[in-house]
Amino acid sequence: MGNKKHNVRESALEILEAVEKNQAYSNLLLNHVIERNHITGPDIGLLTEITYGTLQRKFTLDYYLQPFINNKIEKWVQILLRLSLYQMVYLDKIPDRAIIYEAVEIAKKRGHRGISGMVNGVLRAVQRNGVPSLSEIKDPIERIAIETSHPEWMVRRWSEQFGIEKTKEMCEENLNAPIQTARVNTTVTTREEVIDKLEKEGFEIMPSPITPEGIRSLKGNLAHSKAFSEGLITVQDESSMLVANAMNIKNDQFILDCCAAPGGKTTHIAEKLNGTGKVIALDLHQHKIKLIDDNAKRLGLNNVETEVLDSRKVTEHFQKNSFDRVLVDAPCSGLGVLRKKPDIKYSKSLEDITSLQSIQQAILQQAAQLVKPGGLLIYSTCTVDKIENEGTVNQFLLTSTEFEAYPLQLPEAITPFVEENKVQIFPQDFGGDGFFIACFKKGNVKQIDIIQ
Ligand SMILES: C[S@@+](CC[C@H](N)C(=O)[O-])C[C@H]1O[C@@H](n2cnc3c(N)ncnc32)[C@H](O)[C@@H]1O
Repeated sequence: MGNKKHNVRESALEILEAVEKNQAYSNLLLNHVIERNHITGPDIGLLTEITYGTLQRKFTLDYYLQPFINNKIEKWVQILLRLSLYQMVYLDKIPDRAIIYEAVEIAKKRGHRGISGMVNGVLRAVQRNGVPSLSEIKDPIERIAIETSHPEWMVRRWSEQFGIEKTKEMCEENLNAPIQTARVNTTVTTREEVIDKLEKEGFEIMPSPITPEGIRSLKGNLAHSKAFSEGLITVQDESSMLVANAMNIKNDQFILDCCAAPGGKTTHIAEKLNGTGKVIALDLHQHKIKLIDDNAKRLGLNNVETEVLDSRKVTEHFQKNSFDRVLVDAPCSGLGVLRKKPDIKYSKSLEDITSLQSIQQAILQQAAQLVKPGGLLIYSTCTVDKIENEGTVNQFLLTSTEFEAYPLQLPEAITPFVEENKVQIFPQDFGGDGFFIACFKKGNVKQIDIIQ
């Protein structure tokens, strides 16, 4: 076996070990390791596949391995077995003998003879006997949890909130690699021009069937395109693009984005303002604010202003009743983005959801005071959870009597999913992230109607 391939498996092991110890997010680590270990060409794809695949299927792989492991084993050995088994079960281009050989070589390098012998023995036994059947698991919740590798509490909670069928579909969809999508910067170009340009660069592109400014990349990473570096596009999920669409933005408006970094929605809002008006973008830390500034600069947007600020204190810094639109894209549990960030499946707990809810409430209460009478307040999250989403906005409406539900205005493709002023998007709906968007209007519609 060539050293290069070794490097791929060793790199996967290194990333998965660090993720397991909660040292870093898999996506950031992956980029870092690719650069440091000089991984190039098709090996980048292989490393990405093995790392994400193993992480995505962790519980299933452990279930498969369990009958073959008798003694307690070190964490790195367990991860090595998982990533080897992942290749044996889910990747059909690599022969089992090559996978086993490489696992044994890594085990020899890192452990003693006993460990490499054990790795060899376990993988050969799996090869001989096959993996245990999932149909042994009788409890339906436990079965989904193991089959799709989600924590049982999460599957149970979703089943109670949305029903078991929808939950199963969502858990299955969470295992699929998402299609990369991007938003066209309509202040400088059109979707047709960008598609043409990208196709000349060698990308395979189709227009998004969901948003008018969206494109889908069927081949090629758009972040590495000329169109990206020239500020013609922003890599953004289609569900995320819906938020600025829901804001019903008109030229010259004054808009506040309370939780803005890295600026995906801020820059979309600025684009929708067509270079007029202003969007003020807030976030907690300077290094995050810099990401918004960099994005606005790359896109040539001059109507973005950024400030480091805790949005739970916005009324101390801005005049009440002064913004046409206020967006709260709240910090959330992120359960809608498990395809892109599988680490979240294993790191989030029920307690996290509860504590996030009080932050969401606090930001929403403060932000609401800055909306002009007749203006709109938009609340969004990239999570799928009834209590965190509907619970938060219902609670808000109960205590904020000057607000009323305002019908969501979204592209036609989304209307089947909308319930009056809110929408819960599931990853299986059209392949976008799981997202929640709700819209409220301040003041009485009949008395102060400054929205056309
Ligand atoms: C869901 S992300 C925002 C994504 C962003 N809107 C976009 O589209 O690119 C939530 C952001 O809220 C920020 N945040 C969390 N608590 C905050 C607070 N109290 N005040 C301001 N920002 C906060 C986080 O730093 C994080 O960047």
